Amino acid sequence: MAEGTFHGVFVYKIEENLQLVKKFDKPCTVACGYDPQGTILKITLDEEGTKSIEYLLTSETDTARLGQRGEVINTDDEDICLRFNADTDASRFRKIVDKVKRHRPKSVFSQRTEESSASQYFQFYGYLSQQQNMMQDYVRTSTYQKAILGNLSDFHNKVVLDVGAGSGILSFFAVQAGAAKVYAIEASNMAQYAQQLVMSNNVQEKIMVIPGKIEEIELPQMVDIIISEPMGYMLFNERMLETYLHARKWLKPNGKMFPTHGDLHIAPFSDEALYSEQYNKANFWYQSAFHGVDLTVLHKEAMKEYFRQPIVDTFDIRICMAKSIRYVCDFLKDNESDLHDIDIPLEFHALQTGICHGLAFWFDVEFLGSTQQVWLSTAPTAPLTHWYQVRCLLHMPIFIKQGQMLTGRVLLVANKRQSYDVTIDLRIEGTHISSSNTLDLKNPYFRYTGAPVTAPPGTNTQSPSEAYWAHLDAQGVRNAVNLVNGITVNGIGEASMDITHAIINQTV
Ligand SMILES: C[S@@+](CC[C@H](N)C(=O)[O-])C[C@H]1O[C@@H](n2cnc3c(N)ncnc32)[C@H](O)[C@@H]1O
Repeated sequence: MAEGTFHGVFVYKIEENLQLVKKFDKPCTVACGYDPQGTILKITLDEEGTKSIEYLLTSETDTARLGQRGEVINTDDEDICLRFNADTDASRFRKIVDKVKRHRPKSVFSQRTEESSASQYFQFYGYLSQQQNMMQDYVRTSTYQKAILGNLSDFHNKVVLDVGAGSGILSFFAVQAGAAKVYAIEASNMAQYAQQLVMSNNVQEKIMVIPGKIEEIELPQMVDIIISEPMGYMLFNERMLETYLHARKWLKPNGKMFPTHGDLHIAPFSDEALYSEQYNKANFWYQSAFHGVDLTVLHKEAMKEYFRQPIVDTFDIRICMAKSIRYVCDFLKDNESDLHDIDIPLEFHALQTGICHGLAFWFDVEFLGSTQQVWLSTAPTAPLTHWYQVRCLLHMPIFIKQGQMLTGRVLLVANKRQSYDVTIDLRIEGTHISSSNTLDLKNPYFRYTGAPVTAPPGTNTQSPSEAYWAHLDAQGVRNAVNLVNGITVNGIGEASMDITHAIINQTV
């Protein structure tokens, strides 16, 4: 995957007095390989082969030609000079440098993304453990496989584009479904591992891994179907849906998108425990004598900080005070710019009276195949996924009565940190009561502990104690069928007089 390898290169350090001092006594091999930010220069001592140093060359790196065979590079740590073995090597190397620099005219991706955010983001996805985390979300991975294998005619002998291929798992599913060719595009260094999987699974004739960003790479041909898993928390986090929509420039007319659309669900919820938890955390700063120090001046800021965090965890759907509103993103029709400012009008009819603490969000995506439609759901009523659900709290909760209408809007404004500023705005129709909050989706609070979800307080309509004993009594009656005149009969028809044991078995 290296873009070029050069042998017999002498590496010099440039001293303060501009003198060149050999960094290594012996010649080295310089390998230029793909990096999400440009090119990685790996310098290895020819003879030892093991000792190596790496420098990152980006479009921002300063370089200069020195004579016929020399190239000066201003790395983060030091200035170095490479002296190539031959003129042809030097010019080949300069072409690679030029290519990296030419990326300066910004791609759609780099225009909308801060460099620090992108580098952190692709570093994250470069870890096998992070890819594993997604792969091991069996609801997610199995649903994708089912959607692909359940629609063979959409893949058989077709050309497929896998946007953000990661480990390449979806590309492998496409091959399982009979794809003729799959282009697996991955911007993080995971591309190298995906390539290893392709080779070791002997599908190099079918899957071509292309390292790079979809916004910056070229494909040899148009494709019949695009597959991708671009969903983040609250569907839109990471702004990868824009990358997915951007990829449509490679889709043939009437081509398919898998998934085909995404539905964001929004519902008002009541959860006093969650609200108090956040409120009380901020109250730490309300102390006037913490180890003798008055912290109170920061209390307001602390409160803002905690309430700016969307909460990622799961809950019982009965905390929702009204039927959810659905906002649809059509992956076949919507444009990238549609996702820059997403304005969702709200109109809820309260199904219960109580205190509304904010809005709950989850999403579903649908694979609209020629044979089957398959849904992947992250609803609180569906098996839990690694997306959980997300809740945005109001600073000031509002009291709402059953039958009242709750209106307002959710405004998602994309930012350069690959995320959104989320404003929630709620008002009770016919009153002056309203409340709003703005949250930072990039910095959520992971509240999920693994503890099972409990029913919200106040949902018991009969005595739970009586219900428990009634259930046990009913079970006792069933067990008693095997207990005739104090003799228990086991499954193979042998009688036993061990009554104590039978009774213990009944009550455990
Ligand atoms: C959520 S992961 C999905 C990985 C894999 N498709 C799967 O389903 O397991 C998204 C992947 O897309 C890659 N990615 C994100 N933005 C990209 C872009 N603009 N171009 C290419 N790859 C991108 C990330 O590095 C990451 O590996």
